[in-house]
Amino acid sequence: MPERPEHPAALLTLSGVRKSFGAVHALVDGRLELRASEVHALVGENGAGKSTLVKILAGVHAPDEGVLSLDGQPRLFGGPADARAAGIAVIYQEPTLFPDLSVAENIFMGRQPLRSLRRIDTAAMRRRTSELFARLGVRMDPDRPARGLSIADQQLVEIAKALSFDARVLVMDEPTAALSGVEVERLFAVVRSLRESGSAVLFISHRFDEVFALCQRVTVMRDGRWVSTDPTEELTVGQVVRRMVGREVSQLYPKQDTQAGDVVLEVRDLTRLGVFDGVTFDVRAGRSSRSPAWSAPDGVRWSARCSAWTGTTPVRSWSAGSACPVADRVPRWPPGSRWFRRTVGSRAW
Ligand SMILES: Nc1ncnc2c1ncn2[C@@H]1O[C@H](COP(=O)(O)OP(=O)(O)OP(=O)(O)O)[C@@H](O)[C@H]1O
Repeated sequence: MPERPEHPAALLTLSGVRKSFGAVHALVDGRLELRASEVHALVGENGAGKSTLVKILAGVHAPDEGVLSLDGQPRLFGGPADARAAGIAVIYQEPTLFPDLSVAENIFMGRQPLRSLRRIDTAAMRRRTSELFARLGVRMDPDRPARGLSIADQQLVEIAKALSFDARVLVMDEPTAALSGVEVERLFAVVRSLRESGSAVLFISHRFDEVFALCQRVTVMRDGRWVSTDPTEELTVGQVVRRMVGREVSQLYPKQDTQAGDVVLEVRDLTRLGVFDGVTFDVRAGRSSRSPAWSAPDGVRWSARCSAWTGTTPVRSWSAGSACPVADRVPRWPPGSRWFRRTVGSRAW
């Protein structure tokens, strides 16, 4: 059996990619190199440009500048159908299947195998679906309706669909965000089998334990720019975080903030029965570029909706909560945003 080359040729490359939305420069220097048989992590803070890069791979956005190559050949996608035909599939965090169609019908939607008189060959569709699941090492009834499938199962249907059109590049955009521990393990097994079969998987995650457990290389992005690409085994979590944020983490969360202004919002022991309990925090004037310090007592459940504003226009919002730590979620502020609002939400996580 021939040995696998140490550095297989790139399956897909992006170089010098720029993409702006009006005055917002989402990608300034997007770069990526995906090799066959690798799981490649793409990490960066919120707003680093990861989703924009994914949308360029998926044919949703055309780059303003730069080149996307497949097998060394430059490609221009006119839309998602072109990217899919070229073998690039994107698996989103929460897939959107047709709930009233079966699993098999969802996979072959618009491409159903036909028999005589152009009638749909349901037996062939069912058989091919079972074969796809067998390749993934997954058990699922092709005839069951998509309605009621867990998010994890819906993702598996999407992955089977990607295989059905011979996708060689699978992009997974925070696929584990809504999965349980057992479901994450099952997804990892599927991803590893995709890698074994020669696919390239781009894995976007904020969870470093997953990145280090699953991925062979890591690309870091910051402020729309490529920062680095390295084998995971040559990196530590601290190095990745420093590259993502562009400074020492201790500078991000200083023990004493001498620049903070007066307290403009003070919340003490805010409680909504059955929803959250004992939420305490201050917001100080002049803290427009960083998350304010939080002090929720241990064990307290809380949730918050946060927004960044430019003038009177909300430009970005996100949720945080005790089940989803602020440090994990707070994005970099968009350029030009000067003010923020934070409200304690009324819904439990
Ligand atoms: N369609 C759009 N119109 C205007 N601005 C956009 C658009 N899409 C993205 N942006 C902006 O481009 C920048 C990069 O966003 P992008 O979503 O690519 O980052 P990201 O790294 O994927 O962040 P997240 O993890 O929060 O999704 C952000 O400032 C974002 O607000």
